[in-house]
Amino acid sequence: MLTRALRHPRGLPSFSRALSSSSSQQPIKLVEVGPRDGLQNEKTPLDAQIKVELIERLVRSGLRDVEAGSFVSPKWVPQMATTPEVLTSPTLAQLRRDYPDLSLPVLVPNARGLSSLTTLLSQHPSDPPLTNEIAVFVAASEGFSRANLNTTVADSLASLPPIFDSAKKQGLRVRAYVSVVLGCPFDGRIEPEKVAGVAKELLEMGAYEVSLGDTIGVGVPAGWEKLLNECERKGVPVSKLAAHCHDTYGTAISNILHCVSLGIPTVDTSIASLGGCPYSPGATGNVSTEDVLYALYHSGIPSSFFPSPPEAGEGTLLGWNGEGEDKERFERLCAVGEWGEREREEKRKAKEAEKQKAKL
Ligand SMILES: CC(C)(COP(=O)([O-])OP(=O)([O-])OC[C@H]1O[C@@H](n2cnc3c(N)ncnc32)[C@H](O)[C@@H]1OP(=O)([O-])[O-])[C@@H](O)C(=O)NCCC(=O)NCCSC(=O)C[C@@](C)(O)CC(=O)[O-]
Repeated sequence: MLTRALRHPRGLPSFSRALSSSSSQQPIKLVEVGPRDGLQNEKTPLDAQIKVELIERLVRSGLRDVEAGSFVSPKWVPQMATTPEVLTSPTLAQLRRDYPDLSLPVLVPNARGLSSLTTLLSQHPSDPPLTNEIAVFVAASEGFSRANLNTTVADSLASLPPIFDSAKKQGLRVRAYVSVVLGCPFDGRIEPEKVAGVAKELLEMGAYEVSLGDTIGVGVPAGWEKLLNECERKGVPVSKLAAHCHDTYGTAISNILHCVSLGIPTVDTSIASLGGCPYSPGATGNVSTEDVLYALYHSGIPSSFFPSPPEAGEGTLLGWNGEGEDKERFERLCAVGEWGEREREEKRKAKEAEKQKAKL
């Protein structure tokens, strides 16, 4: 696989480059999707206050790109119905003031979603604004498009230009997702040409980045490489792509390291591996933020969380080699995941107790 990467005729960056020169490499940007992609899948929707606390803990632990929610139909995804409450909370206002480089993107599936966000922004004018970024999402397969957005891929793409225009006028950056890029629970194998074509359209509409979602976690490094090669061939630069990996078969970390070696500058992760997809039967959690950071750090690859990792193989995150500041930061982040797990468990138990009481 490595030799194929090195030999690639279009000249994708080599595996050895990413792993050998941490000082010359741009830090990999991490996009934390736990509070959105993670919590949209909770059986018991969490209160806005817990989501706000999760976001606060993530940001204060050092993450700067944290998806805060979705303006989707509450009939389809009730777990995201509190997004306006989350965005307008005083805690998030304080975070935006404390961290001017903070980005809190929200998902917008259609014009109705953007219009709800626009209304919220006008009702709560602030500097910095409630959010500076939206994310739109399209599928690479008809089956998933129907299940997730109740429309075809073509119609879903055709609905987006006015959303891009309106977002631009409001000063909102637009990120785009393409789902099921390596396999669909309904349609099976997905041709890389199809994914590359959808990604190209999204970039041409004005997306600053396209996140490729292995929604059901079936990808392996060779599949990702084929997909990225096809993107380059179609004029979609790898430098404009992000990797969004689920970990159904335990291949997410190797996929991410390989994508990074091939020049992908952004990786989506989810604290404590929260997540899945409500319209993707069989999908397990997203790749965990903690695991990705561990792997990047110990491979000597700089990230937005650890801009100056040690040489590959020389890490100290687990403390066998000293008590560095990096270790403390990593432990603080892991503690956020543990806290989140406890909160969710307590919430589940409380709901269960309520149900039992109602039965008596
Ligand atoms: C797009 C729709 C709404 C179409 O759903 P629809 O049923 O075709 O839409 P509709 O226009 O017929 O409206 C249905 C109802 O929803 C309302 N509605 C309609 N739009 C909105 C809105 N924006 N906000 C609030 N309400 C809305 C609308 O007003 C109506 O309410 P009613 O009149 O029946 O009372 C629906 O399919 C939907 O919400 N889908 C979102 C599903 C979703 O959020 N999936 C998870 C996110 S994607 C993901 O996780 C993958 C990703 C990004 O992480 C990457 C990866 O791993 O692949």
